Amino acid sequence: MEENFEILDTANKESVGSAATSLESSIKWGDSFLIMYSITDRSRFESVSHLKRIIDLVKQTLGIPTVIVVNKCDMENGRVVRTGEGKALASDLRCSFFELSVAECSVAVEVAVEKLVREVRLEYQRHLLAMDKQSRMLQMRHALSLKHPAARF
Ligand SMILES: Nc1nc2c(ncn2[C@@H]2O[C@H](COP(=O)(O)OP(=O)(O)OP(=O)(O)O)[C@@H](O)[C@H]2O)c(=O)[nH]1
Repeated sequence: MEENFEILDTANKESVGSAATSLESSIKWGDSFLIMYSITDRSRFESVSHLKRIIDLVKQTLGIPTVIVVNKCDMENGRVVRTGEGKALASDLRCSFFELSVAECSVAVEVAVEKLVREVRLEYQRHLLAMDKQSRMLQMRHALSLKHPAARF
């Protein structure tokens, strides 16, 4: 089966005011999310929960594949967000968590993206199973209603 992935970078789209509409339409478009902040930027870290809440609201589910990627771990001197804080947040939000340096390790970036892709595949399989179950139930109901026309199901 062929799979195509498109990536939309929502950089600089804020979640307030008129930019929020644009952010929401980007979220509607996505099937999975990679939320990124840097160890040197506390305000971005603090905006992650809000962003995840918007994603959950727009997508109307808590099960949307999302990974949190924390960048610039090579800049230990400028660190203002501890690894433990990021991990705790990711665990609260039920997201996978990766701390890495885009500048120093492209393999780590691949690992994070592969994890997201695996989660999307799993979610898609769950969706197919649920659809299959629903269609078998409908067929069963239909067969029963033919057998017992007076019965209500
Ligand atoms: N030391 C270090 N610098 C990085 C790393 N990743 C990005 N940078 C630097 O951070 C700056 C911003 O990088 P960009 O790739 O433009 O980031 P962006 O996605 O535009 O970031 P936002 O403006 O927050 O959306 C650039 O000067 C990069 O060279 C990293 O892992 N380590």
